[in-house]
This record gives sequence, structure tokens and C-alpha cells, in this order.
Amino acid sequence: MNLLTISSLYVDFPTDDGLVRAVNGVDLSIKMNEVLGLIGESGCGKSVLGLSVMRLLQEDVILKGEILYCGKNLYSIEEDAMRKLRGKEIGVILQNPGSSLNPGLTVGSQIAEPIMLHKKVKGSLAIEMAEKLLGLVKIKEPRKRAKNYPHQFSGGMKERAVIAMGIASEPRFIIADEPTKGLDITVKRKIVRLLRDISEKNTMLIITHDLEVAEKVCNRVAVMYAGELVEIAPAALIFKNPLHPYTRGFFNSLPARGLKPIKGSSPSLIDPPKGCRFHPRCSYCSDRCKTEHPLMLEKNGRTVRCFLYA
Ligand SMILES: Nc1ncnc2c1ncn2[C@@H]1O[C@H](COP(=O)(O)OP(=O)(O)OP(=O)(O)O)[C@@H](O)[C@H]1O
Ligand code: NI
Repeated sequence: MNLLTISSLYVDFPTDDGLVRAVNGVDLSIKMNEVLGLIGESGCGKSVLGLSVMRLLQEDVILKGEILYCGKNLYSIEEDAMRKLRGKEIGVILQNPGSSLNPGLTVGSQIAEPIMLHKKVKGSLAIEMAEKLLGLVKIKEPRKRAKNYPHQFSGGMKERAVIAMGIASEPRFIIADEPTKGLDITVKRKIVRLLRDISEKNTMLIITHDLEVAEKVCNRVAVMYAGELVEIAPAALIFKNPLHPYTRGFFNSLPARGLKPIKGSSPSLIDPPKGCRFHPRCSYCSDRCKTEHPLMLEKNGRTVRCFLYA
């Protein structure tokens, strides 16, 4: 059964220069207990897609399509009901832990807050649970550390505290946006292990640049380019055998795989290329790719948007 079903999602931002088409016709579903990784280069629309699911986009955004959570249309419920869902059922671990934590409150009380709100328990019990959570995310001396303010935490500890906040209300579904961004390699490894533990009991959407996160934590990976999905595949297959020329180029451009950049740069989302959006940068480009927009096609268990496989 699908926990989340996104159908024909379009998200446009009106700006002075024109409409920024950040998400363009995305269809994506996440099954119960599945961990889906969303990858792609900077600016391709990953965070906007995540924010759409949480209904956290700015008000003047133009959104079309449907997002069903447990069969419920997230855009037809009241803001109040949505707020309850967020935090209680849908846990959020956002990019940039610095801004997710309030500098004026102790870390423990910030983790305790969603617990009090959603579990309806008293402050003292919620603090106790927050301390347990800090232990769970492998922060040493959690009772003492719960009394610390964010500035007393290192970058890696802050990220772990944000993760603890995200899982505090025992949500069924967790959305994590770049949970390992800016962390050094040893801290990152620890966070990857932590995410893997959490993923065993939860359904997750993990937005990441980091192939190690995608490879070690996710069951399935969706690749996004210029507002569109271009490939979806089981994690075990996509890293061994990426199909879409963009997926291949993206993998080769990353430090772990040779740092060979894809020629050209990512296109404008105000006036994206006609035909296949990747065609100006693709070494397999044919005439058809310049005029005709390829659809996502499923074949032999692989889904890809490219005429090479049509
Ligand atoms: N509020 C906004 N107004 C106008 N454009 C926006 C707004 N928010 C995002 N965008 C644009 O939408 C596109 C997608 O942005 P998004 O943040 O989803 O990218 P991303 O894939 O998450 O990138 P990164 O990996 O750098 O986080 C970008 O081109 C961005 O400039
Ligand atoms: Ni982002």
C-alpha cells in the first residue's frame, strides 16, 4: 500500500522575471516502510517537492496536482489539521540544523516540545523522553547535554539533535532534507548509521546530494533534473547500472566517482529547453530529443525518461 502518492504535481513560483517552474509534472509514490531517496543537482527542485508534501510553501505559490497521504488529499484538509499531521504523523528533518534550532532554548526543551504537543504528556516526562532521544541519536551524557543551548553543540551534534526532534513524536513518515549536508566524513558516517536505524521502522523520503546516503539508507532512488523526475530505480540497481544519461553524468560528477562534471550548466526553470530538458548537455542527443518531450516509461522494472530506452 502507498503511504504517499504524488500525481501530476506542478509547482510554480511567480517572480519578477517570470514563473519559476520548480516542479514539473512529478508522479511519485512511496510504499509503507519504504525509504525513497530523491537525488539531483542543486536547484533541480528536490526541496520544493519535499516542502510541497509538508505544505510548507509560501502562499503565493501556484500548485497543481494531487498529494495523497494514506489516501487523504493533503491540500483539501484545513491548516489546523495539517499542522497536527506535521510533527505528529509526518516528521520533518530540515536542511540546515542551525536554523531549525532556536538559539534561546535548551536543546532538551526543544525536543520535548513536539512530545508535549503530540503525546499530551507533562513537561517533566517530555524532558525525560527528550533525554532518551538524545541518547538514541548517540549524544553522550544526554541528561547533561539536554540542558545545553544549541551553541554548545558541534555541527554534528546539532544535526543529531534536529534528527531527534524530527523523530520525537514517533511519526509514521519522515521527510529529511539533506540530513548530512556540511558534515565532515566521520560525523557523516555516524548520521548515515543513525538514519539507517531509523529507516528500519519508518517510511522515509530522504532528499540528498550524497550518494553514500542514498546507497546505504534507501531502498529506491528517484533522480530529478530541472523540475522533472528522469529515473526511478531500486537503489541496488541504479548505482550499478544507471540508465539515464543524466544519472550517469551526475554520478560521475561526484567526488566519490571521479569529479567529472557534466558539460554545460543546469537550465533556467523559467524557460527550460524544449524537448528533453537534458538534451543541450547530453552526449546521446538526437534530433528527436530537441523537439519531443520524452515520457517516463517503465520497462523491465526500470523507469526512465529517455528516448534511448523508448
Ligand atoms: N520561493 C521561491 N521563489 C522563487 N524561486 C524559488 C523559490 N524557492 C525555490 N525556488 C527555485 O526553485 C528551484 C528549485 O529549488 P530547490 O530548493 O527545490 O532546489 P534543490 O534541488 O533542493 O537544490 P539544493 O540541492 O541546492 O537544495 C530553484 O531554481 C530555486 O531557485
Ligand atoms: Ni534543497
